[in-house]
Amino acid sequence: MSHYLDISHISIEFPTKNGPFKALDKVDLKIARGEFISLIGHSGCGKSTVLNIVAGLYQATEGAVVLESKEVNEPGPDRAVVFQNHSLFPWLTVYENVELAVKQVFKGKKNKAEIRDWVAHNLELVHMSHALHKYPAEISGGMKQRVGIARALAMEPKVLLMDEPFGALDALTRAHLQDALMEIQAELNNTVILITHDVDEAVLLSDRIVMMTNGPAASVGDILSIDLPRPRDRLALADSPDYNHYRAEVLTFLHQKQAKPDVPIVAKSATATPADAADTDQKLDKVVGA
Ligand SMILES: Nc1ncnc2c1ncn2[C@@H]1O[C@H](COP(=O)(O)OP(=O)(O)OP(=O)(O)O)[C@@H](O)[C@H]1O
Repeated sequence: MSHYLDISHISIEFPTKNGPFKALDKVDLKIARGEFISLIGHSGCGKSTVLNIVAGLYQATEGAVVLESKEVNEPGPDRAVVFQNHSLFPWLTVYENVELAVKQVFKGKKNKAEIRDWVAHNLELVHMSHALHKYPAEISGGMKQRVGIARALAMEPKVLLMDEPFGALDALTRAHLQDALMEIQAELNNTVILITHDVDEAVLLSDRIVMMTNGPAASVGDILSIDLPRPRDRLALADSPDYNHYRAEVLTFLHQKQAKPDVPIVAKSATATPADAADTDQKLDKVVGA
């Protein structure tokens, strides 16, 4: 059976001054179109390395990544990446940051008016229409992440790769963006690989959670299917036995099966609400004068 995204037995060795370092050993993962996958595992196990190989930024030493029957060997707009630290161009406005990516991807395929509408539409999806002409320095961290997500979505990638996109945000802003991402996902049905250290985030957002073993030579330790109905509501889930069961499964994997006592894994309350988050965003707006 062919899969939309096939990460097939990938291994990678990095050259170091002490000789080759094998970071991944035969990581194997088949992903269906529209699936939301989270990668979780202790710090340094190799999550970003997997993502970088899928992005085409690193070459696997063994194995292959095949997307829609085509082998991935270099970066391309069919795989958009959102990093933890927003990577917006500071000299461009919010609108121009997204427009730049759209012009690169849709050169010759969309006319001026279509480009304008498409940029505006994607910024609307992440609720940033009110700040089109602001510069990155004039908006909060959460807003910058939203613009980064809009820019990635606007490229219409086959796969959205997210490397701890909410890791640097406060809990309420993070909750707000998680909800926004779930709404967008419901509308667009993207194929997503998300790296997170946050167990609640993984359970809330994912169709499957891929739990990686500790490195070196890390691989897939276990895969947990999250069969919670959508749309998912964080407040309702806080009292759900199924939700808490999934959460416990991931925590057990991390703290018992792959114990690494000196590394923090975030397992916070799932009860931060979008309203709280909006409140925080407003406070942040005041701080930055948005
Ligand atoms: N370019 C590189 N050269 C040498 N070693 C590397 C390189 N990139 C990653 N590594 C090593 O590979 C291992 C996996 O790193 P990676 O960044 O993928 O882990 P991670 O699970 O994403 O970590 P974290 O959760 O802390 O971000 C680490 O031991 C890291 O030091």
